[in-house]
Amino acid sequence: MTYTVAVAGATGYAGGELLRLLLAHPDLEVGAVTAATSAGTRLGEHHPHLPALADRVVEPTDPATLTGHDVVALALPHGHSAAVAERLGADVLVVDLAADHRLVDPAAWRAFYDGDHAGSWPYALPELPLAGGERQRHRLPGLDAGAPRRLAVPGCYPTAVSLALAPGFTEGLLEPDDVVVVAASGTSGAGRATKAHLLGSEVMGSMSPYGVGGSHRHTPEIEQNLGAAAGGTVTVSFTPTLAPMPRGILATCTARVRPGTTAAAVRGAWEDAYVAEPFVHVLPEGRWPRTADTLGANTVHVQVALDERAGRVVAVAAVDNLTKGTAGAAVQGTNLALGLPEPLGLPSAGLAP
Ligand SMILES: NC(=O)C1=CN([C@@H]2O[C@H](COP(=O)(O)OP(=O)(O)OC[C@H]3O[C@@H](n4cnc5c(N)ncnc54)[C@H](OP(=O)(O)O)[C@@H]3O)[C@@H](O)[C@H]2O)C=CC1
Ligand SMILES: CC(=O)N[C@@H](CCC(=O)OP(=O)(O)O)C(=O)O
Repeated sequence: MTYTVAVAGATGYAGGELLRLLLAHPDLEVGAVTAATSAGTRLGEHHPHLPALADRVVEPTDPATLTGHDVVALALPHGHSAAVAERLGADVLVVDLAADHRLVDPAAWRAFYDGDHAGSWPYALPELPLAGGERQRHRLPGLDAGAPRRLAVPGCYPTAVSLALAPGFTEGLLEPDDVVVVAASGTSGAGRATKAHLLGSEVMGSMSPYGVGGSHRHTPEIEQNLGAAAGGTVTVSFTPTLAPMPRGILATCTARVRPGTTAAAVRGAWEDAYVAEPFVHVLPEGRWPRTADTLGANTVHVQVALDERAGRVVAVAAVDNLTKGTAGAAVQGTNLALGLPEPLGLPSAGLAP
């Protein structure tokens, strides 16, 4: 059976990556493609790398255009998803690539975002290990009658950081109050709209931090995920940095270990957590993740070491912010919600060098 997917925000980076993945998927096909100011233009103007869709006309993002599809993917700026979703039937699978429905705690939303909290939807990070031995995939909707037909796609940094550190929390190896993360992102993470700090002359050949001092909006999402892994509260100091590359995230995450934690216990925890996961690869000992190895792939590359002198675990994860960090996760969650094999149609080979 083939399912049709409407893509709202189709002219943006996340929408474009989703369209690329849909073109390669055997059971999903591209339906309406919509945007705002770009309505009436052809998709080829925005995504020349997708010639199969070049003549598609971009439509306005309204209920009339979006209804009649099995799946509606919302790759819109934050704050728009709820209003669109509430005008779609409860039977339509709505997949939100924006942040609007990721946070469970309204107070956390209010502390980091503008506008009202739109409520939380099932969180599409299937591989996330949880306290008690479950995985997040067990909490995602399937085809059961009455299951919610709504999915929240994780943020790109939270995908990398949460998968990098979660095994240490489910296994009780890490202290919950001493976690420090510094992550570098390619510029496509900021979207396509022109922003002064993203001008080529300011980004090329330079790296810079932003959202410093615990102010980045992915902090509560990371803490929510690691808290679910730990079965309690986890506090994270998170600093993002902007790297002179178009895509990719490298997250370097350190956490203080509990007394008595050995290097063998650390290695075993991480390997056991992901040995059966098709998209999360714990690299062989001594090899460290590189963003290039994950580009265009729905993969996360992870490595971990115990810094015995400092008493800290160092876990590093690489992802493509647009693939596993956004559009790939949307497809993976859609597969689960439609009862398709979870990895169906998703690339696991990167583009290096
Ligand atoms: N870039 C990334 O790495 C990631 C992005 N995301 C999320 O995905 C969403 C899209 O991000 P991204 O693709 O980077 O952003 P872009 O700025 O590249 O694209 C935004 C898209 O939304 C459309 N749009 C803007 N305003 C409206 C509106 N009011 N109604 C309908 N459509 C509108 C734009 O259309 P138009 O051409 O007409 O302006 C464009 O298609 C965001 O919520 C972002 O947080 C999530 C994880 C990672
Ligand atoms: C480099 C860069 O600017 N990255 C974005 C995060 C990527 C993203 O879009 O995440 P959301 O889905 O949560 O918005 C940022 O730091 O805001």
